[in-house]
Amino acid sequence: TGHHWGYGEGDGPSAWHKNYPVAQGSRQSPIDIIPHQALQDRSLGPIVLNYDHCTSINISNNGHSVVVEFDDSDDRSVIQGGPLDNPYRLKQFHFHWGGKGCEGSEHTVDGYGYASELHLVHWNAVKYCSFGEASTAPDGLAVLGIFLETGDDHRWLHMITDALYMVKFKGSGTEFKGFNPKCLLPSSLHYWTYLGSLTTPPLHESVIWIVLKEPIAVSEKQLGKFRLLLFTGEEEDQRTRMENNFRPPQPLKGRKIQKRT
Ligand SMILES: Cc1cc(=S)c(O)co1
Ligand SMILES: [Zn+2]
Repeated sequence: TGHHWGYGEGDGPSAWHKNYPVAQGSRQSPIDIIPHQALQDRSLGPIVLNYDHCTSINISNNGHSVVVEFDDSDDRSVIQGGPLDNPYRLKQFHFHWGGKGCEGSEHTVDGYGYASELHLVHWNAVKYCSFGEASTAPDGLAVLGIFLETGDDHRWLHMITDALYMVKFKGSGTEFKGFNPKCLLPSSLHYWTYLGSLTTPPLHESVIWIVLKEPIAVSEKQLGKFRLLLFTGEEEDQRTRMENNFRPPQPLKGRKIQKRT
């Protein structure tokens, strides 16, 4: 069932193209964002997040990251505006992070990597009937990327890090209700936007990326709790710490990045 992939020596990002040839496509993510080269587009409005009635359901370890899923049966939590022609429904959010103290984000800025990156994944329910269908369409998904840098404790992130011990192993999950990711946003919604892809297999070129300029601060202690997660399942002998689950920047291949400062 499906092709095994990971972030290790033999199954990591440099090997993904063997089972997922689109890995060498023309709109792959992440990318290195060079702010000076981003184009100011006057027609680009602000992004608007309506998360007030969002319904989180569960938190789980899928062997690649820790994921919080939402009820996406209606338009209760959507992102709109900015480069988006329609409202996109919040489906899930997850993180990518590094090892002790080193890089960990997927997008970089002027070559600079942050400690981690939060991805809020949304899908275009106006044009498509399911997340699955949207995930293969060129305008099917909108992912909001938020950088995490080490600094003070994040006042709300503990709600997630306190639950991580319950999802240590691949395939584990638990109920996770009442969490509103609005508390993870930085103060500014200034962003860069470009057309890209999922950053994990199947690497579909279906994502309108919206990357916020302003990082949020989390403590080393909070980040360290993500590294207690395992890539491996409870039944496996091998216990591999979940860290460095990020894909490096991919070629721009002529794409232009737009900005709204
Ligand atoms: C749908 C999805 C999106 C991203 S960015 C990811 O890492 C995994 O799955
Ligand atoms: Zn991601």
